[in-house]
Amino acid sequence: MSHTFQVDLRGLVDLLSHHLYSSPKVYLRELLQNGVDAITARRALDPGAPAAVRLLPGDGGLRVEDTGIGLTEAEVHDLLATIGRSSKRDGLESARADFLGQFGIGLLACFVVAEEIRVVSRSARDPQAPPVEWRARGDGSYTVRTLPEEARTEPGTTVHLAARPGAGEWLEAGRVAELARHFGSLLRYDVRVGGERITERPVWDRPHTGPDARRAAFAEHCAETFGFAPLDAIELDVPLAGVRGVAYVLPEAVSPAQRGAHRVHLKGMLLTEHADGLLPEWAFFVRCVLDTDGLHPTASREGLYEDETLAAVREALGERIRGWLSELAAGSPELLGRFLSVHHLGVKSLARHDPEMLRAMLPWLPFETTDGRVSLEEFARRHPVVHYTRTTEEFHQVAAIAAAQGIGVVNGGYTYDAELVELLPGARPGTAVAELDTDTVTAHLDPVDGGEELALAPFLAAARTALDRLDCDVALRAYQPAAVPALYLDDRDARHERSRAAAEAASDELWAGVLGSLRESRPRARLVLNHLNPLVRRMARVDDARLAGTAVEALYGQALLMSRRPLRPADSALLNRTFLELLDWAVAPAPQTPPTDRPSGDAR
Ligand SMILES: Nc1ncnc2c1ncn2[C@@H]1O[C@H](COP(=O)(O)OP(=O)(O)OP(=O)(O)O)[C@@H](O)[C@H]1O
Repeated sequence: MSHTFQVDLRGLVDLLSHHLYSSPKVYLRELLQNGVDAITARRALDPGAPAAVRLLPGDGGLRVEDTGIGLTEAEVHDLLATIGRSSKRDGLESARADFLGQFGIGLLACFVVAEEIRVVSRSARDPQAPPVEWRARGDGSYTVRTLPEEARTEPGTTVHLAARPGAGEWLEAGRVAELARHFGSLLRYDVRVGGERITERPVWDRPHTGPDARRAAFAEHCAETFGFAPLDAIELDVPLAGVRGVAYVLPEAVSPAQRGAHRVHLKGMLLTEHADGLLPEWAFFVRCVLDTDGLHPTASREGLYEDETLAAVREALGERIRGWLSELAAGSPELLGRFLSVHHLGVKSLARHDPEMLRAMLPWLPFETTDGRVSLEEFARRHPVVHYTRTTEEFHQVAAIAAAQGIGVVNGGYTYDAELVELLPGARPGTAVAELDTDTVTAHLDPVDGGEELALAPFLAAARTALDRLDCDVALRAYQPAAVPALYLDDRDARHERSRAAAEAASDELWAGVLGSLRESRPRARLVLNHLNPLVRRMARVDDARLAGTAVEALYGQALLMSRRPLRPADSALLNRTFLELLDWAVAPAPQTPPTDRPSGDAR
């Protein structure tokens, strides 16, 4: 024997209100939607039929009247009283696409706020059919009866809601007007709360006296909708999915991980304020408001259904925003400059995957370089080879020295920057790009005269002994700026080892010898003492081998600090020890005083 499922309406309403809908306020959206769909259905039969929805709050309840298609008694039983039944799924796909509803559960949302729903309706399809009344209660019971002719003379439907205990606030006049405006301001029919019209033309459809007035109208709309003054407004129009709208460019940077909170209307009805997946991920610098005929809602009607249409719209909107950027690059450098100063990270992430974009944006993208913050194009014009470092530490380690030797360096340590610089030759033919290694820097430093270096041999030997256990070699060169006493170059990995060999081949005999000596051993860090630095020169004349050793260790520590590398525990200990030792030397009594008078507790 077969049975029919029984539905516990109270349980179903609880399920909807707690798990499908985000708030009781959606009841109003469902009512508006039913009114609008009913008018659409009637107008398909009679294009000249009136099109109005009236919301009339009062007496602890709400009345919603529409001039739509109405229902006969049989339809009331079939459609209103059968959960999951919808008239909007019948017929052709194209006709279905005209409606907002489709699931046949919308009316249930009213039970979240109402104890009783009373519907009085008269069919436009069957003018002979009398008005009909349907009364339904939250416990699942309902009654249907026909009414006398004069109970409703015109086609259409009126829905009466009587508030549930505790839910009265949702039906109050102020709240109803606020919700109607929130959900329905862009609906295409005349919707009023009391006598007040709440529907308006979308800002992008309004006529304006000129471009300036249009811009001002968009700025005002953005301030009202999102609460910020946009850098610019990008008009959106994708006929394929009936999308019209506007993307507002944020005046402040946002994290690329932060997804956009876009407002999407479906045939005028607000679907969501947090649409996800509407734009490509890189377009995180805009917030959109748009209305669409062609995108599909999820059953909760609070999000977009991820399908091919959404994918196509996403691509088309991305294309439009990309076009806006190209237009700026071509014609509005001042605005582009302002835009990039805020959103360069976003544009850089976009340009990485998009050579066309890279070419368009290249003259404008700012990078940190040894010439200051300049665009890559400007930098490439000034320097025959665009050198870059892969990390910010490397940049800080060599920037000042490299700049003084005339080597231009881009800091590739920031997000995407190294990758972008590597793409430069593709976007700007003829540009030479090379990763900066420590040997390129050393190869640019002048060697010290052979005789002078020989004279300093004892000092250099003491220095090498002092730093040997730190896996660091010592070299002497003459370089600018003279104020820098020593340069710490980390030569640890194989990449450096390869370029070392090249530098060795190109350098003079003495330096080639130093470099060559490194070849056999594992690559080591190197402290390059600056022979132009007065302190280094004075140190080289110190007779006391121990003091000379401590001084070199201190220089090593200082150069390490300048390179902004993280200090190993051994390095911190060395800094601490050398500081105290030098302090001790500095405050030591004059040489004629006997050593026993020295302060006690010294670290030596
Ligand atoms: N104001 C109205 N005028 C005429 N018919 C209506 C009205 N309200 C509801 N109906 C009929 O009742 C059916 C069920 O309505 P309900 O709101 O539950 O679902 P729906 O609008 O079809 O779909 P959804 O669950 O997606 O909103 C509708 O398909 C429609 O035929």
